[in-house]
Amino acid sequence: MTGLRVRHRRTMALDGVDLAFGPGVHGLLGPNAAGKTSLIRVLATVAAPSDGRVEILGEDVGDHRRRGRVRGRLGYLPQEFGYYPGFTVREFVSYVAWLKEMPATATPAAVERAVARVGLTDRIDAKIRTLSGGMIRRVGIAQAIVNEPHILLFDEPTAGLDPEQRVEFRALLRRLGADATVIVSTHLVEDVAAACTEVTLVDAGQIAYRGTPGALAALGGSDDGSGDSAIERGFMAALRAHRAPSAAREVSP
Ligand SMILES: Nc1ncnc2c1ncn2[C@@H]1O[C@H](COP(=O)(O)OP(=O)(O)OP(=O)(O)O)[C@@H](O)[C@H]1O
Repeated sequence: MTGLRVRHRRTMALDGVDLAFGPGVHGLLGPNAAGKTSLIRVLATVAAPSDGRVEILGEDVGDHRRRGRVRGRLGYLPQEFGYYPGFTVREFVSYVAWLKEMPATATPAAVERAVARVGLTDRIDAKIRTLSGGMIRRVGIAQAIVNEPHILLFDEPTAGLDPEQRVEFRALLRRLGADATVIVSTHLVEDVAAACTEVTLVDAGQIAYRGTPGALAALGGSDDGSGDSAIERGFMAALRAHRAPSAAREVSP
């Protein structure tokens, strides 16, 4: 994307962002209101930018026909994902497969595979309303991956997952990132440290930092009390540097 701007009424949520993502797992980190969701919604083609150009899988998504082609190769888990509580897991994930225009013959096996990957096979015929919050989140992940997408967008995917499920989800992210471009927005710096190949730090609608989790952690230096782990301290240091422009040049990768 080049020159991306997203404006919500008077708020400039993203202000002239240039970014490119390749295969791997990319963590989008940033404080509240930084612009992470606005960025993911543009990439998911559910929101149009106010300005700039976005190309996904070689298609300019400003053109609606090209946007349609991209959607079948994309998986998206929004922060608040809509589902039908009366559907079973199998029915709901099959419905999403149908929306993505997957071939009907391939759908049943793809649904079972996606549900197995999130560890819900034993609840596949349960109605979604009978599941816990963490399980519903995993249904959201299953619907995002059912079409084996080339681009996967997860907005706060680990919210509501218990620690064991988070560990499993990070392992799934690493497996998915071997073939696809996976972009994960999160507040949880540990998720980034454990699962991501690259971190993009967003602050006040701009890119404050890009680098590997290791390089971000190295920015933190010694324990100065600004975070509980090296990567948290690196996150704080990168934010401080971005907010104090003269210092930024010293720590940019
Ligand atoms: N529909 C909207 N109408 C008005 N302002 C909006 C709208 N959506 C987002 N904003 C504003 O745009 C800015 C960026 O919001 P965005 O949701 O992209 O941030 P975020 O980094 O995802 O935040 P969080 O971590 O809190 O989810 C915020 O100031 C927010 O208040």
